[in-house]
Amino acid sequence: MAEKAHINSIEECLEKHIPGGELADIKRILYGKELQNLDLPKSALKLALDNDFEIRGYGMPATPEEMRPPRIVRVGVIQNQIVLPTSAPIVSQRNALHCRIEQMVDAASICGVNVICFQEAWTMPFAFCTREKMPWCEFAESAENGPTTCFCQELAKKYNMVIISPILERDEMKGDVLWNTAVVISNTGQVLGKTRKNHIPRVGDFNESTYYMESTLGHPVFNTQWGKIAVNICYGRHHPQNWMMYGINGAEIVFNPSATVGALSEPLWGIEARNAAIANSYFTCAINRVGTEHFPNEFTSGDGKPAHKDFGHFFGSSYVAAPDGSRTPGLSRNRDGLLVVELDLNMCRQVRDKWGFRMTQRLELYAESLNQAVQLDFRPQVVNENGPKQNTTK
Ligand SMILES: NC(=O)NCCC(=O)O
Repeated sequence: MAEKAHINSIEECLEKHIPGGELADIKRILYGKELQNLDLPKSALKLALDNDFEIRGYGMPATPEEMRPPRIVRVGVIQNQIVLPTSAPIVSQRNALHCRIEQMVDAASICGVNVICFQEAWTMPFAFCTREKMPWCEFAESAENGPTTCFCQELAKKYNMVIISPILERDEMKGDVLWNTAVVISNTGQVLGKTRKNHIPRVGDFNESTYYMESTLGHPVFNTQWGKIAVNICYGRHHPQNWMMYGINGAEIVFNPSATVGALSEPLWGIEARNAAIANSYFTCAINRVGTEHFPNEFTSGDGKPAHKDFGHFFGSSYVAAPDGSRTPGLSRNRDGLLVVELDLNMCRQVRDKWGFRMTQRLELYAESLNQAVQLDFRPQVVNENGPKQNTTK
């Protein structure tokens, strides 16, 4: 749906329209405690200006402790538009994206970023709306030694940075099956491992189940030099138990590389990853693609409306949320951007001690209830007015 106003970001609107006296309170209520701006190096700001991307930095400190030193990590998240038209040759499209990301990772490195994550399926247009297999499946590549992984390994070594690279994976060793995968590359340049999308959308133009299957890899957490990290890919953010399992496996930062459009999910965007940070006492990094992508052939959305050639607007708005509920402002809804956030991982345990969510989680209660819910003879536990308790499906 076309927008009436071309809003660049909610924060910009608030700053413009809320009077100074009330703005601080409004921001506190909407965003939690006020975050410090990070002083980013001038050379990084210049790189961003020269190459037309937004760059922002914030600090999320923890309370100093007597027994533990701070565990400071700088995370970077990148949102970007595709570079070439979707009709350009596959290799040219992919190479152009590699070059674009290299510029932005270069800026991230100047800002001292330790762990960086790109958007979902970052090497390609989000072509799953088309339902066409060709040429889009040709973007798929090996997670272990495909051109994108090799490219990221070089960057990781050069910049001493952990890189999370979400790609369309072709598992060449297992029947050429496709997956929606995030490859985790250590700062040594080694592939630390991979994780795959657990929940696949069947909503709107997100026809992804036509292309790949649900992950069978569970909820791996990767132990890096800068903390335990996990990746909950896009639509998985609608499933609280998906977030929860990464927490149970010990994640301290969970990245959520996404590709989603305004008409469908923008009202949910600011809530889900932030709520996950609160509920699981870890940091979350929500990353969304940006821009409008046009495809060569028309497709319909199965809603009786005319055929069209674009997916709608990917609204960017990437942000980071902390376990104490505070969050950064979002990046632009319209522009490429790099968000740099300095976290102190000590905050995870501090919030667990304060709120006790892990202590009060009652996993055994839910394990038992869920075990019942998956039985074939399960009946929902409903109490009716005319009986003490009846198990009924109505
Ligand atoms: N890429 C993807 O899973 N998008 C689904 C739509 C959404 O979750 O907002």
